Amino acid sequence: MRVQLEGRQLGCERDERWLFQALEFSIEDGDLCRVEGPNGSGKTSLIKMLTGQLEPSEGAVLWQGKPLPKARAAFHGALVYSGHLSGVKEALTPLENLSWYQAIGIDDDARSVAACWQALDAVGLKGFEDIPVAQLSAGQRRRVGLARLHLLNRPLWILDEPFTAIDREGVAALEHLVAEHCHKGGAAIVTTHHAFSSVAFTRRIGLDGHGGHHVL
Ligand SMILES: Nc1ncnc2c1ncn2[C@@H]1O[C@H](COP(=O)(O)OP(=O)(O)OP(=O)(O)O)[C@@H](O)[C@H]1O
Repeated sequence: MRVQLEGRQLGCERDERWLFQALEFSIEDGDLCRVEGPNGSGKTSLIKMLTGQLEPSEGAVLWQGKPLPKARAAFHGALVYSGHLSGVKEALTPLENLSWYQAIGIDDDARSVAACWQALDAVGLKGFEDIPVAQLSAGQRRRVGLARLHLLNRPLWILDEPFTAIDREGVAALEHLVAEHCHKGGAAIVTTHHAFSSVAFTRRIGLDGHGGHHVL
């Protein structure tokens, strides 16, 4: 499936204040896009619009040329979204969480316990698979959510502050994973205050927090 996500004249108004207006961009196969800007500038609000959780105040988000509300099923079948909250069920163990991700990802091929184990291993959680997530550390919880990147075969990754609570080795591994994904033809949109050490972004969306923006 090809990635083709566009923002057309996107605007976001919060509390009678425009965070951004007339934002235009397009994300395609191979793109690695960074959304940047100071605290409160609207990065998460933009991500929520791009993932269909927040209606644009103005303009539209298009998936493969169709407005998001009309393309919702196809879009969600192409997406791994990792938000501020980890998307992890605290009462379940890591292994159960991964089985649950597989169960709700109805279009994915790789539905096996072996795939879950591989994903757990890839995020360094082997040995913790049977411990309820509520008893894991903040970084380990985050890693359970990030295991979806290994488990689900989706072309578009939208990651809101994915490095929060992740240790140095984990950050390097995640940077590498995201770069590889894009190199192989996937696409990723990442909000982060963290500077990728070794990765070139192909797109940048900068929000200034005063209604202005730049797109590179
Ligand atoms: N549900 C909401 N209702 C009303 N205003 C909101 C809501 N969520 C966020 N805002 C406001 O929108 C502005 C932008 O918030 P947002 O979370 O998009 O910023 P951000 O750039 O992601 O910030 P940070 O870097 O701190 O995560 C903030 O001033 C915030 O108060």
